[in-house]
Amino acid sequence: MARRARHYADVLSTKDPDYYKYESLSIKWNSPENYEIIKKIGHGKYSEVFEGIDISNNQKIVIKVLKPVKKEKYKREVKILINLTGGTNIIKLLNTVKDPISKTPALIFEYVNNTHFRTLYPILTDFQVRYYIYELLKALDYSHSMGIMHRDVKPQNVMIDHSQRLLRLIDWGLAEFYHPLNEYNVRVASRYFKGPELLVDDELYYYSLDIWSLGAMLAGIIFQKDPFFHGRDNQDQLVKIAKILGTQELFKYLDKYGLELSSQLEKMVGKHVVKPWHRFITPENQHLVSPEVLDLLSAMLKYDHNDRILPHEAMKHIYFAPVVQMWNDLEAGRMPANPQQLETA
Ligand SMILES: Brc1nc2nc[nH]c2c(Br)c1Br
Repeated sequence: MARRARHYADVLSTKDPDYYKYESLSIKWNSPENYEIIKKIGHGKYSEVFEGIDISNNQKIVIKVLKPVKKEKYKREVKILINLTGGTNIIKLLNTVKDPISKTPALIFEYVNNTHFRTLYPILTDFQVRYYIYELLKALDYSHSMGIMHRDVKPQNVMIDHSQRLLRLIDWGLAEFYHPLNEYNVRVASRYFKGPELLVDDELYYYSLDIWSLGAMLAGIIFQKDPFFHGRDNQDQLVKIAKILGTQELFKYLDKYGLELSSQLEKMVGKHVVKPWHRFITPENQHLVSPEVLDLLSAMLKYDHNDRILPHEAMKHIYFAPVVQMWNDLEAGRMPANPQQLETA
């Protein structure tokens, strides 16, 4: 059964081929002389990340030093960052530099004074969770509307400056252009945020993978369970999902697309009934849980990626009504109704 995105499926056909033919991108590497490293703030498989300063304007910046890999690897990331520049809540690429001696390439980004999610998430109010998830949906809707899927949505890739109520989606290193009916590598995303399509080797996935990852993130935040789906490995990751979403629904999804599990994985998955979301409410997290958020969560965490709610549909969900109300009030020059919204504005 031909399966293509329900939405934004044909974006790339409306673009000039240069937009997605990243192999032919020739990156102009500038001199790094304006940038000084202050301290290391992160590292990934393919990069080391530093807080730095642009001495030409005394601005803080972030320097992502790329480990020596095939240059094809980062041409895609740079092309995607350039294509998405100016997009709502998308991290801004400021410069691409190369050290003349070491020839080491580095990407220069706008700086975000990020509060680590393990520190921030436990202190967020119900309204603030709605506010930040809404901001993240803006970034996903923008990137999907530009024919790009992120493929690594997780708390570590969501920078939040809580004092400014500012959110940026970072690390587009696994992002890809969506070409209808393309088969994609299932070895993407980080284990706890991998959608079922990746875990059952369904290569015909697309944008809605990002909505699964966002749903897994949201579940972790509102139930204060980090991570929510805590698999020991990729096979166990599917087991953890099946224990909550049920195995009958899993096999309905597999049968619909003629997908099969290895007999080993089928045995590991076993048989499980659907677990209702309210089972995860505790005295500690009940202030973040509401019928609306459980309804939204069910719409995001569907096995069948064709059934998942779309970013712009999610933004219209009643869960975000207080956030939309705040923006409308601010735009109309009115003071937001309640103090919660005020302190976020
Ligand atoms: Br881009 C970028 N990557 C990071 N990795 C760790 N902290 C980071 C920040 Br802040 C930014 Br901005």
